[in-house]
Amino acid sequence: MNILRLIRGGPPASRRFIFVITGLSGLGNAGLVGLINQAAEQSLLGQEISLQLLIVYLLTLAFFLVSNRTSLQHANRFVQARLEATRRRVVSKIRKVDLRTLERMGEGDVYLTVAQETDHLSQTLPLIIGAAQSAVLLLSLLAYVAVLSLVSFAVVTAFLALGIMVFLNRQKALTGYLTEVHVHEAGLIDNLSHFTLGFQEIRLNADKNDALFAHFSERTGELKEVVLRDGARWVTLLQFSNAFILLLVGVVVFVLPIFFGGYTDTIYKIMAVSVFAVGPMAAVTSVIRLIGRAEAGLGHVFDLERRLDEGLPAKTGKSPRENSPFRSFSSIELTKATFRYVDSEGMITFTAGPLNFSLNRGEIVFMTGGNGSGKSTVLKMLCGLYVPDSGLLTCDGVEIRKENRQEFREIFSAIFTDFHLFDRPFGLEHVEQEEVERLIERMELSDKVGFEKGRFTTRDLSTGQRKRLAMILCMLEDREVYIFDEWAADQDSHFRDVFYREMLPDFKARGKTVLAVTHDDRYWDCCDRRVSLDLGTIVPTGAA
Ligand SMILES: Nc1ncnc2c1ncn2[C@@H]1O[C@H](COP(=O)(O)OP(=O)(O)OP(=O)(O)O)[C@@H](O)[C@H]1O
Repeated sequence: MNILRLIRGGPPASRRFIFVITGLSGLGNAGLVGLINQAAEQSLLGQEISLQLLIVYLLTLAFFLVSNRTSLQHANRFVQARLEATRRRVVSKIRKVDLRTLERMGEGDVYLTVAQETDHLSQTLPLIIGAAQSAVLLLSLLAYVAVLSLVSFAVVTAFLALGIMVFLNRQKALTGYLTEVHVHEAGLIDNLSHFTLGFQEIRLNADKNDALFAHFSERTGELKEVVLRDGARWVTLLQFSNAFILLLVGVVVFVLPIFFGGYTDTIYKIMAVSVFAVGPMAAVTSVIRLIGRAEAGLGHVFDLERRLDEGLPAKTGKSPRENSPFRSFSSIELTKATFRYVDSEGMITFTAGPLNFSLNRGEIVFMTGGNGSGKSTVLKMLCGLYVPDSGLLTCDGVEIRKENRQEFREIFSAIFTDFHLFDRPFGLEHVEQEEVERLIERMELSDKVGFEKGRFTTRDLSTGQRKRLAMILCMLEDREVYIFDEWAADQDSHFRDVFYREMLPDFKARGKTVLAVTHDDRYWDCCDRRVSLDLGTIVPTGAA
């Protein structure tokens, strides 16, 4: 069970404490029932109820309330800590996973699982804990029945075991149906993102807007149907559970007397127990659906984690940048390297390579080629973001493998076409204010952006300006190799000139290596070497 798997990971001392205190609270509850039975017996026999019994009853009640409260509070704290640790662990895996593994996972699935499922679990698990406590109370009542009469205990236990078996069997199947709901929900989130990310496009085109809405309506309708189907199955199970409670009371009232010849007060005591048990039993059955939902939710979290584990790199030292032996590299080489994109049906949709390419320290290399010729793919292969399917990536003759890949990546700073602009220079917390201000001025952004309290004052900029801000971050990182994927394409003619005629020579003077994808043939004289790609392979070019 996934819930048990979650709990097993916690500190054993906390688990033991919760186990003991919950058991004590159950005993307290059984003690209360025993005392009530004793008082009822004294009344029936016409005796006066002793003050001593009342005091013991009140003390037991106080004990029960305190232990019950402590148990619930600790269990809740324990579960929330386990969830927080799980969330942290999964996100930590996401940040380290191989790029292709993450690209293959749908964004909707990742968000739904990490954000929504764990949030849902943090709300439902406390309710389940309450029900688990009720289950412990029921166990203690069962123990009390055993003290009263072993035959009754055997009959009730056999009946309970039968009910639990049927219930668990059905519940397992229903948890599977919830996976179907999750898949539909993830699809809906992906669909929903088109409304926000593609807002400009749909506001310019009413037909597109309507068609997207129609598609969304279809998906949300499908989700409703799946949820309804699933809900109907849960109603059946809930009904079974409620009927089961009444059947159990029926067994106590109608079946147990068969085992007791003549009058005995034991049967009345057991009936009193069954009346006390109805509340906790209802508490347990009322969370049936939540248990199923939590099981399925945790199942998705653990499944996402398993898929992430498959794309996780080998562990690296504490600071791969500090420890990187590649910072003093002389050349990086791809030898007969290939990389294939494979779709969800296993079909190869594009192959880059086999190609041979080398990048030498201090060089400025331009990469050209038509759209879809594989330039970005080759860049990602060269900096270790994509792992070649065949052939080699080497740095000064050292093969880049799982063990050293992160240390190798640390020599690169890149601005890809689909770059993400962070709102602060993460990883550069100790950067000098003056240095950032100098770069903002150099990038001619002083009238738009400031740098205050360790973050840029705005990211609401034009595309070209956002790229300049990304360039500032790149320069602050001060790494050995810069990769620019059509960086200049969104710059005005003045700043394009600044990039090619001032910044690139400046990088070269500082010993940096630059690999830039460009279509600006006016500036081809600004590089040391030019390579051209076509259909994923390198084709001969003229001089730089
Ligand atoms: N994440 C991806 N998943 C699957 N296929 C991809 C992915 N990225 C690119 N491709 C495929 O790989 C091919 C090469 O894409 P790539 O982005 O490397 O080309 P490019 O030369 O950089 O193009 P452009 O000049 O348009 O940016 C494309 O035809 C595309 O179909």
